[in-house]
Amino acid sequence: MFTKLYIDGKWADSSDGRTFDVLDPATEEVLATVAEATPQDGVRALDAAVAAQASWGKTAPRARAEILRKAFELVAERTEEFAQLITSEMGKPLAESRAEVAYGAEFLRWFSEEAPRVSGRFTTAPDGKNRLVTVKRPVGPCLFVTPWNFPLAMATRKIAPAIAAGCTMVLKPAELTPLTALLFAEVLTEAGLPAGVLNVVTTTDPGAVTGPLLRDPRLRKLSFTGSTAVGKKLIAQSADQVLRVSMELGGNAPFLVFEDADLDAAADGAVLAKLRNGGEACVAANRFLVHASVAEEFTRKLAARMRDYPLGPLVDAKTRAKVSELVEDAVEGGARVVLGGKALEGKGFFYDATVLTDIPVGARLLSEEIFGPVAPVVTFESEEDAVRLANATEYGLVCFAYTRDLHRGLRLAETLETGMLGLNTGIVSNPAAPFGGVKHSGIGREGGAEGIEEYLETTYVAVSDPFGSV
Ligand SMILES: NC(=O)c1ccc[n+]([C@@H]2O[C@H](COP(=O)([O-])OP(=O)(O)OC[C@H]3O[C@@H](n4cnc5c(N)ncnc54)[C@H](O)[C@@H]3O)[C@@H](O)[C@H]2O)c1
Ligand SMILES: O=CCCC(=O)O
Repeated sequence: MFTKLYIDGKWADSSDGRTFDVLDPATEEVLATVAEATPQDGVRALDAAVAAQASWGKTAPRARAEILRKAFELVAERTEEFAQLITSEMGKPLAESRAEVAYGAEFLRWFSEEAPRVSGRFTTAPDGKNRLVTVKRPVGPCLFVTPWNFPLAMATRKIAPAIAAGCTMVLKPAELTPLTALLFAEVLTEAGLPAGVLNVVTTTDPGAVTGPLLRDPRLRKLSFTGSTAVGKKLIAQSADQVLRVSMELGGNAPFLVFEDADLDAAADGAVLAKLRNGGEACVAANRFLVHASVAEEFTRKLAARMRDYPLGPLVDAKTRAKVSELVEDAVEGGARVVLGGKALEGKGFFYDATVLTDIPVGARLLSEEIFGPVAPVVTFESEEDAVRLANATEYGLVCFAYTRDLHRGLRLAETLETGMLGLNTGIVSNPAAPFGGVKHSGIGREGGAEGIEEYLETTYVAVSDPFGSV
């Protein structure tokens, strides 16, 4: 296991020798002891990124593409090693960890193909005189802060486009899951990434380490994935240096089932949207809004599928306590427990797959991100009712809808306040597509053709009319 800081291509203890423990959520035992970065270590990491930026930004796009392609191949070869580490760090079942490795690696392949395709524009001004030239160049040194729930994919979703664009970076992974990020740093080194391009600092005091970096005029970009509450703090801190920010924040996904839906397909999609990563996903279905006429049959199908789903533990005691609190609040207000409804006894932060109906108006789990295997079912009477309920939170990351009516699907794409819409599917995540939200779910997009733009600046050059007098 890699447990030291990774700065300027070298593994190092923290400058004051302090460390912190990483727990296995299935056993609650210590998995590893990792270096605890000091604020000075964070600055050293930025120093290394700044020193490498000029040369790295000038490397040939093809050279950057080949490093990404090699990293893709190395991650794929080491799938089992990464999967075991992800499961040990945050608890998702091994099969889901293997799926995350494939998903995370795909960002490396996708942006290896995007790197040589960064292009500007050469046009003639509308009056036929000046030539208008736009060129793209790397935004500069970046700071990445990532969450624990997809410890590889949330890192590669930032690192890959940044490398493709020619940026250097400092990565601060979640304190719950630092090991996956450190292993990935080793793989990138093996793939040929030069020293200083990627630097990784691990800490249980993120604010102390990132604060000085956000105030440093040499930093040009912050890309954050995590809760909306922390995202808001970081946006405010980014104002000081007018940083480019990308924010992938919290969600509260509605899952709509209309009266004409294929209920078996909807129940299959619902289980995927609810229980992928045990519900610890920003795109997890948080509210099931079902047409009254099919609610009973859909709920029965959903509960039958959730009952047998292989769940891992939640990531820590705090996350499980929050899930318990939200379920108890709903039940105390009158919600009916169709399935589950409690934490499991014994070692590990396990919580039962849970389905609730008769949700009281104002129940906290309808407005707060559950981040666990709990499915509240609410009924609606009309499409307008469904859209109103779906839009009734400050979030707007993803929405899912099952209907066989094409026009209704197209109407939903224009009336739902969301960055992403899954139509008759329970998963939208794809490195070839722009992932991101609106409202309090974020700013910017990761993946797709849009993802690399987050790491590019545009320079516009006005050239006088070549046929005019100079
Ligand atoms: N939109 C997305 O793509 C996406 C993806 C994954 C997770 N998330 C969201 O992330 C949340 C769960 O992840 P989490 O618990 O790790 O979120 P979190 O916001 O608690 O932590 C995310 C990261 O921010 C760091 N952090 C916390 N406080 C900080 C501070 N004051 N200054 C600097 N860094 C700080 C943490 O150490 C961690 O690395 C959920 O809300 C989920 O919806 C969103
Ligand atoms: O929860 C985080 C995002 C997961 C995904 O990209 O599908």
